[in-house]
Amino acid sequence: MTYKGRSNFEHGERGKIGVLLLNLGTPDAPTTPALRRYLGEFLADPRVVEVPRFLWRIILHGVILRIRPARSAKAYRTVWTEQGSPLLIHTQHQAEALAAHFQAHSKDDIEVSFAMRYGNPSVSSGIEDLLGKGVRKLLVLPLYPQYSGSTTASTFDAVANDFKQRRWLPDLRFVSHYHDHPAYIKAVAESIRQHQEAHGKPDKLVFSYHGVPKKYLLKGDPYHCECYKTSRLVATELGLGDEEYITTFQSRFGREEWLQPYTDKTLQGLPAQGVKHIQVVCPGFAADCLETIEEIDIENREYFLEAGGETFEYIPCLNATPEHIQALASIIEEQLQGWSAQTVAEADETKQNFQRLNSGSEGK
Ligand SMILES: C=CC1=C(C)c2cc3[nH]c(cc4nc(cc5[nH]c(cc1n2)c(C)c5CCC(=O)O)C(CCC(=O)O)=C4C)c(C)c3C=C
Ligand SMILES: [Fe+2]
Ligand SMILES: [Fe+2]
Repeated sequence: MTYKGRSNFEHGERGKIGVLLLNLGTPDAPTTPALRRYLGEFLADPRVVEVPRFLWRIILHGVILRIRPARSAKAYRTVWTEQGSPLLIHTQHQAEALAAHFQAHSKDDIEVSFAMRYGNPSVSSGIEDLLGKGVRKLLVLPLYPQYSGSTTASTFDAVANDFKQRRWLPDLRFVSHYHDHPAYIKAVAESIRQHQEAHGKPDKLVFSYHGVPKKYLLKGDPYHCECYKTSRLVATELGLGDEEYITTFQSRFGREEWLQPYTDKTLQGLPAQGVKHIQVVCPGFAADCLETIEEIDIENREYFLEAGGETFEYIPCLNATPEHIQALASIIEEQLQGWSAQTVAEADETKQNFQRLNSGSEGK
């Protein structure tokens, strides 16, 4: 076994701090072959689909990867932009904005990079990028405010798998969630407030989160609880009463029961209860993507209006807005406490030790 080292390592360089933003991933193109590759990697992850491997491989390759890629590619084409997938572009902008934020606050020892759990840029390329810039202390921030084994833990697996192949591991900190962090709650509340200043207040505010199978909750996954807590804290920040908002779960996959209430069924039922004007916000998504732009703003809009709803408004994700960048920077700075980049003296000592080896003075 040969472990990966840094070919461009210079003895004497100052070890830096790195922040790696990670999101779920997205296909390379909105085409059937690209979707087959992406879904093949994503849905083979045992953190995502907890079905006995042998059985799941047969279903995945025999059925799902023959049907779903074409259907998903069609959906992706409705959201694709000239620059590419919205999720990828927003994540890239978030990383750039955070890097600029740290520069502007004289924290130029902090390097920021981003990567995707599935697809490109890969987790390994993100780690490689940071280590190549001299990062010796690494903070990994999965962009999932609410912890779930299917997302957050899977991200950790990918980092750990990369580390298994490396010779020199950096110090590591991993953010497992920030669903109740005051900075994040304020940023979500502020985005809703700004929307309502322009469009008025709805009959009901709908907090829609990506679902997971109900059995994950029953086996101990805290995701469900963390979603409800986020909704409650944002509602409190906005001064909403219990009747003024609701929490729902979207994006079901497969036939088993997922977390309820389902977003689509709820939206179809609201007009009959006299709720004609809704605003939908998706605080579980750090960036707009297929699941928000297509599933919520297109599909679920239709469900609501067809069921007799009159006004449907989608409140965009926080994306790379200054409020979000400020919130992420606060979360990151809190996590980085006690860490500093190497001093020049520390770096010099490494250099001298290396020179000692090369000059052959050792042992004389
Ligand atoms: C925000 C948190 C997410 C959780 C929790 C999550 C769980 C989860 N997802 C699937 C299956 C699919 N998800 C898909 C897309 C997708 N999912 C998330 C986030 C969470 N998923 C995002 C941000 C996206 C969008 C990516 C993009 O490119 O825009 C898809 C692919 C699209 C499709 O074919 O419908 C699938 C499939 C499962 C099974 C699951 C929990 C077990
Ligand atoms: Fe998903
Ligand atoms: Fe979806």
